[in-house]
Amino acid sequence: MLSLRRIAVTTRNLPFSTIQGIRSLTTKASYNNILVEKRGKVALLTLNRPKALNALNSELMNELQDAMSTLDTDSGVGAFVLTGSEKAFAAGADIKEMSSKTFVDTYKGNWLSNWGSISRLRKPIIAAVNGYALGGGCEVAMMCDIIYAGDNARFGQPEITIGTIPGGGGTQRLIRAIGKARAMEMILTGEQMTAEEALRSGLVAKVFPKEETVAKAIETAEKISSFSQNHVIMAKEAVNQAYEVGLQQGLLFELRSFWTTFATEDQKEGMAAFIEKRKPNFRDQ
Ligand SMILES: C=C(C)C(=O)SCCNC(=O)CCNC(=O)[C@H](O)C(C)(C)COP(=O)(O)OP(=O)(O)OC[C@H]1O[C@@H](n2cnc3c(N)ncnc32)[C@H](O)[C@@H]1OP(=O)(O)O
Repeated sequence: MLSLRRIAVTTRNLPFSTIQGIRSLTTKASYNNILVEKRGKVALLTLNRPKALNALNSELMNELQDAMSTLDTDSGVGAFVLTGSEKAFAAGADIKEMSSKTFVDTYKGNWLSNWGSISRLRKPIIAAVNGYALGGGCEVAMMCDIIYAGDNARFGQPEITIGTIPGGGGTQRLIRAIGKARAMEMILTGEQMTAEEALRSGLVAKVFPKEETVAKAIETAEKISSFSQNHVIMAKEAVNQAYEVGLQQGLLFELRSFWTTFATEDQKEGMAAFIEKRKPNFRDQ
């Protein structure tokens, strides 16, 4: 369990209004392996185990899930950005922690099954990936809604090279993202993919010089946060239906969600603002 102390936040180079936003987080838990900042309506989560290239041990993943679940229900947060360091987004699950586990340990402990909660966040989450996103690192990035990559990013599922197979969804999500042939090749060989190839194959949305990746992700998260929060969540849910269920079921889900927007004031406001040639004032109603 996490102790109730002050959350680790960075206030360097931030405007006063943002620092006030950050202060609102200071009653939450304190974390050893992640940094949590609130920049306006964007929650920036930084994996921070530099000595182990952000290897995802249990403590880190518990902290991440704790912070995310709190911020997901915070109406002041519109979107997340998840990042690591310039050298590594995350070099996978912690091999030192898992190397001595037995089948019974993993099966009985339902090992890694809790990771999927990242993909069940209601608010959109952008992975800003610089450096290595390997194994569980690649899987966590793929659990996010959008991936932005730095030009030094490397994606891969090297589990086969250390005597196991992907366990955090890599065999399922990589195929959906880039197609069976290349996904199968990467998973069976452990070969890494460059940022450029990841862009060409549709795994990432955009590639930036590595110094700009996080800022660009925050910019996009800010833009998303400026829209009606309810509609952003509905749109995300509908896109995920296409990703996770059959086309007809997904189309029906989308249509029903679309119709539902017409029960909201934000739909009236958004369309009125367009017609009146002014900026909409969304109130999440
Ligand atoms: C979900 C599942 C099952 C998984 O994710 S399984 C794990 C999949 N990931 C991997 O196999 C990648 C393992 N890491 C690597 O291959 C190499 O570290 C890289 C990423 C290529 C980088 O190589 P280098 O730049 O030479 O750095 P390297 O010296 O290896 O790593 C720096 C430190 O991080 C540690 N480290 C790196 N990846 C780690 C990992 N996944 N788990 C634990 N420690 C890790 C590494 O042991 C070293 O620690 P120490 O200095 O105490 O020896």
